[in-house]
Amino acid sequence: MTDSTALKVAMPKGRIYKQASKLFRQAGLPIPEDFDDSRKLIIPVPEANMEFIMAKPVDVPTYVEYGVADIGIVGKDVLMEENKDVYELLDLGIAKCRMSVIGLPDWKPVINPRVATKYANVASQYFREQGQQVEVIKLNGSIELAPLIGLADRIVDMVETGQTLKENGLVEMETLFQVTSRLIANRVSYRLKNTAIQELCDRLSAMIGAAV
Ligand SMILES: Nc1ncnc2c1ncn2[C@@H]1O[C@H](COP(=O)(O)OP(=O)(O)OP(=O)(O)O)[C@@H](O)[C@H]1O
Ligand SMILES: O=P(O)(O)OC[C@H]1O[C@H](OP(=O)(O)OP(=O)(O)O)[C@H](O)[C@@H]1O
Repeated sequence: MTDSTALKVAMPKGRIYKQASKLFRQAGLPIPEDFDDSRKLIIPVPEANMEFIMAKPVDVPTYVEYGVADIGIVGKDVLMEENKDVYELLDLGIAKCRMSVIGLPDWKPVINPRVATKYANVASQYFREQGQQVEVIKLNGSIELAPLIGLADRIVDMVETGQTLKENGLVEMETLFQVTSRLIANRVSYRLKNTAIQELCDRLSAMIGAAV
């Protein structure tokens, strides 16, 4: 049974988790390494008076908005796309990448082009602001396939090293924004568990020197 004062933390499974747990350890929070490759979904961390809820990254803001997690860690890309009612507390500076418009090098403008992406809201807003009418096609992964097989003229997706683009003969055309992971909080938890959340923010920002 977890202590009811324990902070419930929605942790993204996958690429962010290792970087996030490393940052927590650097900030002096004793997160056991045994869980790094675990399939357990609820991980008590009594040493830090926390409980980790291991979530699919895109679902983290939902758990936090509904208050089943007090705080969470999520990429800015997901925050922009999901637009949930949560507080964004801190830029953790991890999982750095960027959101870009990508296409084939011989891309030519067409009327009402098709744009494939996981980030339908972000892409729609971007092209609307650019005054360009596009048809957005929502995909869930391997987005780079879309221009290669003629599903879309361009894509909006994440670029980190550029390796995926290079290996598939694609080029980055415009960058929408830089992405890092953020610490977010439920609005009620932020008031009720303010001391614990603030202490965590202070410890983390001392490590990253980047309080927002
Ligand atoms: N190539 C990348 N390099 C660094 N960070 C990335 C990269 N791609 C995505 N990210 C960041 O990591 C977050 C999580 O990505 P990850 O691939 O683990 O989740 P996902 O795309 O939802 O995968 P899955 O569908 O397997 O759950 C993204 O929301 C983004 O902030
Ligand atoms: O610039 P790079 O270092 O090559 O990284 C970029 C790739 O990483 C992400 O894909 P991910 O591995 O999450 O796969 P998926 O989106 O196809 O599931 C992103 O969607 C790009 O495809």
